[in-house]
Amino acid sequence: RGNIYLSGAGPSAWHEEYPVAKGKRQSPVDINTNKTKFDPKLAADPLTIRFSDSCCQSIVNTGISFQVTSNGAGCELSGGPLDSTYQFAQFHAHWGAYLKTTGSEHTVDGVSYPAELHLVHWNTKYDDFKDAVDKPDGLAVIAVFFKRGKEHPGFGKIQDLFSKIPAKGAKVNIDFEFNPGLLMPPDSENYWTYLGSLTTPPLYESVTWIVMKEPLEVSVEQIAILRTLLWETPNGVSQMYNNFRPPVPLRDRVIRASFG
Ligand SMILES: NS(=O)(=O)c1ccco1
Ligand SMILES: [Zn+2]
Repeated sequence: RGNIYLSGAGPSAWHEEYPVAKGKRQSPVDINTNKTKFDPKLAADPLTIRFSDSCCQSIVNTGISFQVTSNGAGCELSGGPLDSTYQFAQFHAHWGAYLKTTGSEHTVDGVSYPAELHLVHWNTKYDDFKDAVDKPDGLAVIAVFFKRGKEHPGFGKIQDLFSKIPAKGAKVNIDFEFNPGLLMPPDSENYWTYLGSLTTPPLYESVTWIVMKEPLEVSVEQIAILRTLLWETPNGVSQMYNNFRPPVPLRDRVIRASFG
């Protein structure tokens, strides 16, 4: 089977194999800032994001993105909307096409960013990621929008590895220290949070989303370098881009804001 974005009608056809695609708590969504609700409880118990220099082991081409994997040592998330401690598992991203303004999965007042980073964590009340991945409180994902601006040398160190993972399944060790905290925006106090899902099949409704309000600046060249990763398409191997699911209906949910 080719890749999930280009085979058949793409995301709009996922419901045929994964009926939950039309579920009540799917992701991503548009964040209508006129309808978000400030929740003082979120600031009362601040989100605690802990990353370490030794938590990233390897990088793999998953066929739909790059993925930096972690054994989670010293990298944990708690507080804010979370009632438990979540352990870091991996980060990856979603992005658009050359000269396009789309690329992110979440949008803000209908506006897309060129790319969106996801830092995936699993609830340590479960045995491991696989046990947590399909539970309603199983995962917590921090989403960071990428915005074109000044170069981000830290992310550049990860992008330097892309040439070593040219095809689906290719994996290399990361033999330098990389602290994922480098990828958090300068201000990570202000975020939106809501209950949603994985944005790729199997689309499990298991994610507490924490979407940072402030984007992270990377250079226009770094956005282009994302597309140097390769994936399989119905017409053969080509550059990887438009690996994002567009927003789906919010249904009966309110997006809470940690800020007034
Ligand atoms: N894109 S995402 O962060 O919702 C995800 C994590 C695992 C599978 O899909
Ligand atoms: Zn993702």
